[in-house]
Amino acid sequence: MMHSITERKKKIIVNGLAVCFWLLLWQAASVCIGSDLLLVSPVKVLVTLAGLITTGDFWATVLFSTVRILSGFVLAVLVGVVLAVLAAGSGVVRALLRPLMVTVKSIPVASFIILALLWLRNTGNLAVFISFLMVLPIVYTNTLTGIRQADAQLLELARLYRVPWGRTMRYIRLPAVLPPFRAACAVGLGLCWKSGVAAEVIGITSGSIGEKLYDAKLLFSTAELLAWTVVIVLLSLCFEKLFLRALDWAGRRALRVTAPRPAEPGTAGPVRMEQVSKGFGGAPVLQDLSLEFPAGEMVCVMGPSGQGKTTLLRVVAGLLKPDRGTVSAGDTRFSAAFQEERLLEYADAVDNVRFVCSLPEQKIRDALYSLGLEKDACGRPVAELSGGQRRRVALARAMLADGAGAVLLDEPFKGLDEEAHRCAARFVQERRQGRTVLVVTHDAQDAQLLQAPVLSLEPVPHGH
Ligand SMILES: Nc1ncnc2c1ncn2[C@@H]1O[C@H](COP(=O)(O)OP(=O)(O)OP(=O)(O)O)[C@@H](O)[C@H]1O
Repeated sequence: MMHSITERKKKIIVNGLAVCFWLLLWQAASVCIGSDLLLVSPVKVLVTLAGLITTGDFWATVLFSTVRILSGFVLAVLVGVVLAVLAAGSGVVRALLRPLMVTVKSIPVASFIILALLWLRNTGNLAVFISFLMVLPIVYTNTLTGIRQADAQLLELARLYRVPWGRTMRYIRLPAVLPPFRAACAVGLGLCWKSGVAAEVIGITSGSIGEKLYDAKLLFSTAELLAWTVVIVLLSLCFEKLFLRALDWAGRRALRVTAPRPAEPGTAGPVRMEQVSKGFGGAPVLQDLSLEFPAGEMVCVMGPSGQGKTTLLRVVAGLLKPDRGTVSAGDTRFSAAFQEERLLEYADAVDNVRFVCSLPEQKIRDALYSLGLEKDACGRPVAELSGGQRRRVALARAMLADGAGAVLLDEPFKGLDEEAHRCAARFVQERRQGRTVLVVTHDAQDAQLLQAPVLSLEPVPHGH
């Protein structure tokens, strides 16, 4: 903390010195040139600015342009986000919008301003229209990219756990959208001021900052021209800082994981597989497999690497459709610890469990402690945890998920040391509460630890 404060102070001092350097250079250049028309000195610009800000007209002008330019920006953000959401859900909308956005992005702003002057009777709202058009394609493109970049494995997990749509949007899609959306807003906030003021200058919008720039040009008043330019730069920077801070604050709040609405306790029927075959690219992995996992039993699925254990779990969970045969599990709700942890990287261990579990925080903590996670590890973003700690968070989430009648665990003890391994196996036994549990493992010792029967996957006969 102390370190970051000193770093910040250092950065402010360095930036301040750099600004002073350029101001001094500007002052020296203006003295050398000796013409106020060609290059007025920064001191004169400051004096002119000080004179301007004491007038009511100055504030009315600033308000006039700010309201219009920012309205264009806000409108572009709203429309851009709505269109991106529609385009993410429909290929037709995406195809229809692509040429429109590419065209708007590549047409020079001056052409739009002239066209808008022909279309609009009154130039008062010209800046709204132009800043809207300049910002829209950036917000649209970045938001769409963010939505489509959402982690497919996390989305699959949410489908399996039956996480409601709103929570999936909030906790899986939003973190993917926020960084590109923020970048779009940062660029858009600079662009809307540049294009909006350009529109006001060309349209000579009465009462606007653009009109003041135009008048300064007519009167050859370089000091006034630069004073208004300083005002535009300051306004643009202030609004960018304010908006981004507000966005970061809202983003942090939105990503704080709240408990889901409690679900009914999970019920599980037997899971039956009849004559199930599944292959990839013509290579069979599961061949005419008929199995029954009785309700409430725990089974260890074993077999050499590449034999199809994960494929079996995915077929049981309904995440993979068999090529032939049927799988029936009634209305069984599944939870799973996949081979990959699939965690919400920005959230801590407790919030990762809370994502699918309505238990009170202390109960979640107790479960994590019983898995050997220390207090400190529970409160840090899981991105900072070790492989073994992350594995245990994924295991806790699978065992504590609301409403799950069957739990699928794919190598749940991978990467755990002897002690943690035993602890995790005990945790699975204690928390299974009569539910069906399928555990894929390479370690024969797991069947003993879990006191569960072993199902060995036989190799698919050669030639099939
Ligand atoms: N989505 C996929 N596309 C193509 N091939 C796949 C896919 N998923 C699995 N396979 C192939 O299916 C075979 C079985 O894979 P699977 O992951 O089910 O085996 P496994 O027994 O779980 O292996 P391990 O113990 O190493 O995890 C492998 O040859 C794998 O390459």
